[in-house]
Amino acid sequence: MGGSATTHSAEMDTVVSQESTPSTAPVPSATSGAASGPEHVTVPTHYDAILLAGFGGPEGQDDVIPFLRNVTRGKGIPDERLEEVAHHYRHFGGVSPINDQNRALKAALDAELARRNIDLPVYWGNRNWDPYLKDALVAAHSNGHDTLLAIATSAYSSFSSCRQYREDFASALDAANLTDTVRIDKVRQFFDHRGFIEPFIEGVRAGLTSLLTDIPDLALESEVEILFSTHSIPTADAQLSGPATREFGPGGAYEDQHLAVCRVIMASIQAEFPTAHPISWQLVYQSRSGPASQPWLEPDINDAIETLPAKGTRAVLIVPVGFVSDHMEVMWDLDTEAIETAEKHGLTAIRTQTPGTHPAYVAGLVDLVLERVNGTPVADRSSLTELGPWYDVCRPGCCENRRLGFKPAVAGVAP
Ligand SMILES: CC1=C(CCC(=O)O)c2cc3nc(cc4[nH]c(cc5[nH]c(cc1n2)c(C)c5CCC(=O)O)c(CCC(=O)O)c4C)C(CCC(=O)O)=C3C
Ligand SMILES: [Fe+2]
Repeated sequence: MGGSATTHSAEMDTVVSQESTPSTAPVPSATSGAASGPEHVTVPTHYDAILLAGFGGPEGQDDVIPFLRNVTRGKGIPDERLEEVAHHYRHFGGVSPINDQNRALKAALDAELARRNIDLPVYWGNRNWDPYLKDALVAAHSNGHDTLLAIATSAYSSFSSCRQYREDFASALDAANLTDTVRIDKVRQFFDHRGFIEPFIEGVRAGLTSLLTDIPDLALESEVEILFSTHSIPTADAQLSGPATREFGPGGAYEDQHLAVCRVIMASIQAEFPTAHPISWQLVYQSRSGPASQPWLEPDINDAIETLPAKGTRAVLIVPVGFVSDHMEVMWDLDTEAIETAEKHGLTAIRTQTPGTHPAYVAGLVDLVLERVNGTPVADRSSLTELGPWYDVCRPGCCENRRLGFKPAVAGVAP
């Protein structure tokens, strides 16, 4: 794999000092780059607890519509789309697996923190369903935990995957009347952290091995297509993803980060599966929801699959590179719809694993916490692409959304 070598701090026995610098103190020696504040915080910071921030999902048929209203309030999603998505949830008894996945992630984090002697409780709260962020903040505060480091279950930069969490932190603080009492910082976007990428490499390795076992005469270099799939977002959001001060391609930081991760995965896989010509892969999008008139990132995974038989593809490996766990978007849009599209076109299709509670991912999230607790120098942070390590403190204009307008957000530099 390319990128900078870093020490595996998962192996280090780090004890969090409760006497380290108060987080409200000025940050003197952080790396700068903007007059408006540090990009990376490289001085130790004291935290009382971790805030695990999830998306949230319904846990019964009665929850489905209120949940969808929470998610889409003010966002102009057409009613037909809501009915369609309600049907996905109804098909699974009105239950999204996402809350159980976050319960499992919290348990795994608790165990990994204990194993490494890190005395930080984890409070779990969701943006869109019970337990809500506000409940987690009230619980933390009532236990005397007022300085929180948030981990959002989202790896890349965009309004939906970064800024919306930061805005929802601000509004949850406001709703709990804790704006002036509780401070929330947030770990950086971790798309290129080793702990996030390793489970995908492992999944692609296992997927290719399984395809080669099932179809013994399969030619890897000409008959397999690897489809890296992520959530589509409006192109207008994509263009505003990442900081306003940095240049990205037409799909903004969001698309560039995904492409960089795909390249890291493919470099590692090609080294293990030598072929005369590179194995074919592309980044595709799923789960589009806005009105047809609004442009969203393309191609849609199903459209991409339809073009494959014409170029001789026999097998498809679907890699859910945009997602951290097997939630509804993975279960429905990939495991149900995309696999069906592939089979309809005579293709063999496999979907590879998400990070979930993979030990490398869980250890990686704890590494991200320690970066902030210890103020780890930038050169020692895991970053497998040239784009990172991403900012600790979101830059001005980061992941704005001009459709939805300006809302206050924490864990970034104003505006
Ligand atoms: C980038 C991104 C991620 C990945 C980052 C992250 O993980 O945070 C993500 C995750 C998720 N999205 C989820 C569910 C939904 N997303 C919706 C709507 C939207 N998503 C968007 C983007 C993203 N979404 C966007 C631009 C919209 C349009 C409305 C808006 O601008 O907000 C809608 C409304 C109906 C629909 O239109 O589909 C639902 C129900 C669930 C829970 C699944 C479960 O229950 O298991 C998860 C993890
Ligand atoms: Fe979504």
